[in-house]
Amino acid sequence: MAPGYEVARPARERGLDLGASRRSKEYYHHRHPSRLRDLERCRDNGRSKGRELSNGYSHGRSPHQPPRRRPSGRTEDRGPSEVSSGSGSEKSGEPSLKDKDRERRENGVAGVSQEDAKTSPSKKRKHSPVTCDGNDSKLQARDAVSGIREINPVAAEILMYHPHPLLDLSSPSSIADVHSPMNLDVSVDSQKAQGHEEIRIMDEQEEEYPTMRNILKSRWADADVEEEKVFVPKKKKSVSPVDSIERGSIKKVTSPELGEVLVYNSVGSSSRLSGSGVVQGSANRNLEVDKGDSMDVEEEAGDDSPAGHRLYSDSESDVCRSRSPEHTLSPRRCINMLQGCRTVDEFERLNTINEGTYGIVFRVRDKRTGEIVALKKVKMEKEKEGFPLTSLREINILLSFHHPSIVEVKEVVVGSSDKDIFMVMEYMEHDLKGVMETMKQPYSQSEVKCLMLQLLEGVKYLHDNWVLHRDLKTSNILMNNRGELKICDFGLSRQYGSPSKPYTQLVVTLWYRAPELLLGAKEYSTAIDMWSLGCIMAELLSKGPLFNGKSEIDQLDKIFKTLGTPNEDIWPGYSKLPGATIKFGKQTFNRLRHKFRAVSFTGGPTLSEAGFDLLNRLLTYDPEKRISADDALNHEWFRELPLPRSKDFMPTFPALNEQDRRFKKHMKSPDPLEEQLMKEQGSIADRGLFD
Ligand SMILES: Nc1ncnc2c1ncn2[C@@H]1O[C@H](COP(=O)(O)OP(=O)(O)OP(=O)(O)O)[C@@H](O)[C@H]1O
Repeated sequence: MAPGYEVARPARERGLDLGASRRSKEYYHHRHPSRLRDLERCRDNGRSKGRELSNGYSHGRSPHQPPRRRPSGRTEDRGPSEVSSGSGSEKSGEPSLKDKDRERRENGVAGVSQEDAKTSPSKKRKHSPVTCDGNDSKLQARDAVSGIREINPVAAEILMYHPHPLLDLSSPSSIADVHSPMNLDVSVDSQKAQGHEEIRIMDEQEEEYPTMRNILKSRWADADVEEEKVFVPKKKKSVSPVDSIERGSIKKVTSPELGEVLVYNSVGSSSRLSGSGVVQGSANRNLEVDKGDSMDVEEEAGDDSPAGHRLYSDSESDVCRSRSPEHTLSPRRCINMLQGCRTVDEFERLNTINEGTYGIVFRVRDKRTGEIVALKKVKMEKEKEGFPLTSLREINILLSFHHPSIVEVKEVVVGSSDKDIFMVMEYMEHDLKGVMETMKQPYSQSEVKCLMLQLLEGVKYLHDNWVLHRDLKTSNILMNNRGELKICDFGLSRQYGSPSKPYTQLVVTLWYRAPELLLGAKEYSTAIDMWSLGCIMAELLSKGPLFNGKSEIDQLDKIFKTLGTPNEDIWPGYSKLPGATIKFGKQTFNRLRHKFRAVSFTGGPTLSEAGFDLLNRLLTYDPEKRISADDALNHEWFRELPLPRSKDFMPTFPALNEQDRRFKKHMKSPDPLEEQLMKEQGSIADRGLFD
């Protein structure tokens, strides 16, 4: 955490985070009593035996451990040092002392002192358990013909602030009267709200979830049953913003959760508001929205919003690290959503950049301002039933986020037909995948540090705001020639929260997919993004993918061959995962150090002890023990020599995105999901200006 962060961060949010973690743990206790017991046992073992199996990686604290800033981190959950192995054989019989010594030597991790081995009595989960709300809590809209029908809340969110023909919700020519985070009076024009009814949302397996309520629950919900009764409605009325709109009435919302939802819909992000102090800090202030007016939340933020004055400050320091309170605080951004969308005709097409599964990206010039921007057209080919949910999510999340390591969506524009929706994004010259294909030498350690810091900052920001990216990979990391890195492609991302329905496992491109996903875990957490970051860090250092499996089994095989076969000792709960029944060859040792030597005479990638420690922590099998973004940012590696390179001195490359990169042969991860989607959508040749 950056110095001063605690001070700048709204007290309410801080309290919430703590509460959320506590509740997370309670929830976890409730749902997984045995697993938690196992975990405690494992930790005890680690302490008593003085070592722990890996790549439940060896977690000696010593020189590489971030300083303990609070008595909670995952780091303290770890047992004392040791290195990989994680051999299945170790479960049945302890390896010999010779083996242990060899392991230590091979992994370059020394044992830890007794003092290091001590763990704090108070432990906090680092990665919230993830599931989505299985309650029947979809938002509803009243269909003129068939009566009430369900509408996805994600759609509701975006719809409410994008008054263009397709998403015609019309501007809420209304007044949202914010009295307090606990009480919101909202009045909305009911007739205009009927635009909702025309929207149909493509749903997917996991998507019958109330996004907002997930957040609400995870942030606000208490174990208190009474509160549940009051605030989590069985009959969807009173809490749904859509419902509120339908009635066209002033609705008094008594829940902080609902307050958050309503404001969320107005300006874009609940997390933004909840963290910004806009709502909580502006009790009894009116948030007036007149037709045609910009809904400028900044003005409403008032003095008591610590983030309020820094909405657009991206000031860069000389050093690569860009941490500052305004970046870690919840994001806030003013977007004039009530003036209608511009059309794509206001942009001059320069070239097609690339085509992904969900969109095709163009480099364009804004005719009005002359600015070069990227235009991502949402693919609608297969979306006969409505606007694709992946795109709604992406637009929604990106519009509400503002962070130097997250690509900025400036606005949404429409094409000639109702169906065509484009995201206008800041333009970046390359993506990391393309850059690495161009480079002759891999990045140096100091350059990797610069990139990893930026990446970790972005991921920390996402996780702090309850978003999982779920598809971190080199092609989703954009770069420019100012040394800046930005995460893009939020098509698979989602908000996470508290109990109960499992998420889809088909997330994250194969090479970057965490072992728990590959093994079929139905619940997962922010730790899946951290695994991807481990794979990316290794790739940055070696200029090649770390685990380039051809299928899920092959991917697991490659991981196990390098990090050792996991077992119940190093990863409690492993044996219960569906994929654990598959027989893999036994690999006793963690061989990662063979790929990243402390000193290399053959030109292979080198990595210091501290760097290797961080890499192992990112690639720890047990998601519970895997390092969090916050702790990774404080890792010793970033403080030791060579220091992270300044962004200004990062290497530059010819702008790859000035070319059409669609048909370039890339090393491509053979992700079954991706391939299947590509096949379904077919290849797209140029058809029109922005087709
Ligand atoms: N803002 C931007 N500036 C420049 N190039 C971009 C930008 N956004 C995306 N791109 C390029 O377009 C490619 C595809 O974009 P993106 O990943 O957002 O699409 P997608 O359809 O969601 O992809 P995927 O198939 O990975 O899910 C990126 O790899 C990058 O090369």
